[in-house]
Amino acid sequence: MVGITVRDLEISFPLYHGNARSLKKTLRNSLSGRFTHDERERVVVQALRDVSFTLNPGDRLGLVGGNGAGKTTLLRALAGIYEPVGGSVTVHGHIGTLLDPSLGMNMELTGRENIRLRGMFAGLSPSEIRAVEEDVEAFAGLGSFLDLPVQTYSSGMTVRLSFGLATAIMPDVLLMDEWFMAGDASFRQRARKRLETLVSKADILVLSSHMADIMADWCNRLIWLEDGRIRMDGSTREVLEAYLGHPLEELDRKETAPDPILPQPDAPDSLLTT
Ligand SMILES: Nc1ncnc2c1ncn2[C@@H]1O[C@H](COP(=O)(O)OP(=O)(O)OP(=O)(O)O)[C@@H](O)[C@H]1O
Repeated sequence: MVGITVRDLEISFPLYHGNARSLKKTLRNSLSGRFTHDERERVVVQALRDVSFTLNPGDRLGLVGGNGAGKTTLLRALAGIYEPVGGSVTVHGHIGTLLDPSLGMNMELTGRENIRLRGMFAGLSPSEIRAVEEDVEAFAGLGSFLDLPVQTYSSGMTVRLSFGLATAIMPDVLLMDEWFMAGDASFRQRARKRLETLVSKADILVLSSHMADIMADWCNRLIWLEDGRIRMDGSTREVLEAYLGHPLEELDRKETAPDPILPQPDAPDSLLTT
């Protein structure tokens, strides 16, 4: 059965710095206690520590927290990109990621070749691969660029291809970073429609976002990360209200709600930055 189990997860990064002695001194005074050193005397930052949770089919988990809280690191650990230093991550099911546009993309191959390759990796039949190819071609709208190497694409073109591809093959577990909802206005509209279908069909969603109304719309559970630890784990409303420090009434008034994609001028700072 599809599911995710994370137990006592710890992820650390060694910091390489020209003046390690003064860095250590500064970091020793750090209040967050996230900096320590390893057996080779290197300063390491604990991006995640003591993180445990379980996800079952139907769970739509949102990750909230200020800059550097550990959201992206957790998504990457779930995707298998980062190896735990301690604890474990167990994922059952086919994972789809919307984390980094060039992730899993061979820049020397053409867009079309990348689509076919991804289809083969996903174990699709030739006719299914053809269907994915047509779908992505229509969605990405890259014209003749689809037959040129990806390294010749602009960053926006890479996002279109990568987004189209990642959303064409239905995953059991969808891992998504919010910036995938960025882009120009017409792309955003089409992307959001496509995402909504994918989100509704995936068994499990894990989404990192600073946008409160996206969380309220799409998630049924939130984890609030602070300094690499879970500060709160609960229902979307409960956690969001604690995180924002005010009730969610304004999010209930959908018809007057501002465009969720764009940062709003009166939102708290922590919701505006990524
Ligand atoms: N490759 C890396 N090397 C060293 N430190 C890293 C690396 N990646 C992340 N970190 C550190 O790990 C911590 C968690 O970072 P992470 O990117 O997961 O935070 P985040 O919650 O996604 O932040 P943001 O909202 O700003 O994107 C931070 O202190 C960051 O500096």
